[in-house]
Amino acid sequence: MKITTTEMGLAARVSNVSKRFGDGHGAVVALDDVSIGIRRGQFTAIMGPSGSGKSTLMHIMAGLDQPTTGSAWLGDTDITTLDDTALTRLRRRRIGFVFQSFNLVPTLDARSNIVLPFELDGHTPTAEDEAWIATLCESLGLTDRMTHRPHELSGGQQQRVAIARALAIRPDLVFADEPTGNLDSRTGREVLALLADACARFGQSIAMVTHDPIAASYADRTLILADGRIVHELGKETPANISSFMLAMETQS
Ligand SMILES: Nc1ncnc2c1ncn2[C@@H]1O[C@H](COP(=O)(O)OP(=O)(O)OP(=O)(O)O)[C@@H](O)[C@H]1O
Repeated sequence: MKITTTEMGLAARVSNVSKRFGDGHGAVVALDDVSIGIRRGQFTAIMGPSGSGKSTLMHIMAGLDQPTTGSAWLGDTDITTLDDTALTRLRRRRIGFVFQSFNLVPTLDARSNIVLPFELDGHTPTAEDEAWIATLCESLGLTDRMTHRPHELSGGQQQRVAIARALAIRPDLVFADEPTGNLDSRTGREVLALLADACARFGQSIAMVTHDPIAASYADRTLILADGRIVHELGKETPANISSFMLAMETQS
């Protein structure tokens, strides 16, 4: 009998995924036979040089793009078999996104931004959802900012609203794409600590794409891509160790 993704303790995984863009001489192999699992309740970083395939991997794991070959699972759902409608529904209900540019709706206040995923999914939050949102906003230090619109919030506060929005639906997995890219280093560290805390306290699974060794040092585990392949995996490491590892890897190539 096959062991399922859930039984493996994974929130998501890809199996033998390859992705080729274009054909013939101009073809680019962005991912080359990648198999990885994102562990449930863990904070996983994905690092690698520019062009190594990080965004492509994230897009495939989030059902935003299809692999050329191979499969991707979110929990026990093989998302490579779903049609566009089912994928849209799956993304709304089971995946949270945190972007470098926050991506909040400028005309909505913080509270309305946070509950937007429920509205897009056609329902209002239940009493249980409301209690969870209140816990989240408390732990993210947003309680007295709920009626502010994005332009009335600092970058760090906007990113905290985006994190609350991503976590509000209790998704199987949160994808964070360079979440500190638009923040100063102190605010960036606060946001990273909040993401790490969401894993440690609430059992949230998070996968974060980053170039920044400081950001990766907050993760429980860092997967390193080069030329479309996973070439290494690091446990929890200091920024200095991650930097030297990346430097050594780039010097060798
Ligand atoms: N839509 C596309 N069409 C053609 N080639 C693409 C497309 N998307 C990505 N690629 C190529 O696939 C490879 C991997 O790209 P990807 O964006 O996944 O890398 P990355 O590691 O996220 O890079 P960066 O850190 O610069 O964002 C690159 O060579 C890129 O040029």
